Amino acid sequence: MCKSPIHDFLKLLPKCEHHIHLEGALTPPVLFQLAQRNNITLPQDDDAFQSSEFLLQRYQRFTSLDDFLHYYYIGMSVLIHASDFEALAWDYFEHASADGVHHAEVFFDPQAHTSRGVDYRTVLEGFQAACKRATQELGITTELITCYLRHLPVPDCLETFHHEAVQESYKSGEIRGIGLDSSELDFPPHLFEELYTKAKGTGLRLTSHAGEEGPSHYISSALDDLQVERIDHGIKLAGDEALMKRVATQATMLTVCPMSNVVLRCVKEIKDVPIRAFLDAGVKFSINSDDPAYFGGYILDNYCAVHEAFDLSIDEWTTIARAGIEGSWCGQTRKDEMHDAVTKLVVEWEKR
Ligand SMILES: Nc1ncnc2[nH]cnc12
Ligand SMILES: [Zn+2]
Repeated sequence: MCKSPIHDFLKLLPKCEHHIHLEGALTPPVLFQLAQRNNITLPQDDDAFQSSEFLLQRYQRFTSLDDFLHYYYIGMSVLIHASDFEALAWDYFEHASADGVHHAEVFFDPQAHTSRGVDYRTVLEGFQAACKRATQELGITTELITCYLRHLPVPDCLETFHHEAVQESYKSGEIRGIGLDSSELDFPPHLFEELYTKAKGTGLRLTSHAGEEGPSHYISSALDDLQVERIDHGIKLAGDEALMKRVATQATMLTVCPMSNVVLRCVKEIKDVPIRAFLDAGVKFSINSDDPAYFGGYILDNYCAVHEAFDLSIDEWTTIARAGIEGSWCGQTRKDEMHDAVTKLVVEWEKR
């Protein structure tokens, strides 16, 4: 937890979270509980699955994105019933609410469930129930984003996209947009051009993971070939001055995940996440948790880690919060409400 006096301000600051994989909110205790309840056998040949404590310790030794993904896909194999998906998402929303999240745009991976024989509708029903409760009981507005798994063949992604229930959820507006996640280096964005063209034609909003482990030209490929309006992670942008200028000029928002970047060894420490470079270049970004149960922190932990590393001013934090509001895929009325809440907090903070 953050020790700085600004902690109270950061907690109260109205936040938008744009980069959280709901499957990444599965904590080891819940994982073991659901494995038992749903009769799922976890790997016997990996000592990490002996207990919650062992698993948590293993999470602290991830060596790369792929090393993490191995555990992430095994973990989600315990999710079977709509009630499992609902409980998982609700656990996340409770943390988000405690951390001052006002609006959350949450990812999930349909192919990771349908490939195990779990119906898309079951997954959606559970997540939607939690979203509805989050709005009614916590005042958090939400949007759902289906992510496609880039390590799977493109035809598999297209088949999922065209699946009747998936199409229904796109056309009804139950799903706001699509993303692209999973193993990055061997699967450049341009491979998914057809998928993104079709998604755009369906009226979906578009984002993609790019420049997490992959080089900066994956970011330009996501912008040019996939026509995305946001980039998830995007930290490799900092090594490319010209592209950084372009991203700043066209106001593409990056959804940065500092603790994730350290745990997955994309950077050595939080200080190496290019927060200062982005602020100086006028690049818009939000700060997010990515997979909080795996990376040791929810959104406020990420805000605090950034503050400790960069000692940002109230003005800079306000700029970050407002960029997150503007980069959200909610309506203008909701954006105005959140901007007003930021203004009110800053006025009260200055009077204290
Ligand atoms: N950080 C990440 N990068 C790519 N795919 C993911 N799926 C879940 N977390 C991810
Ligand atoms: Zn991610």
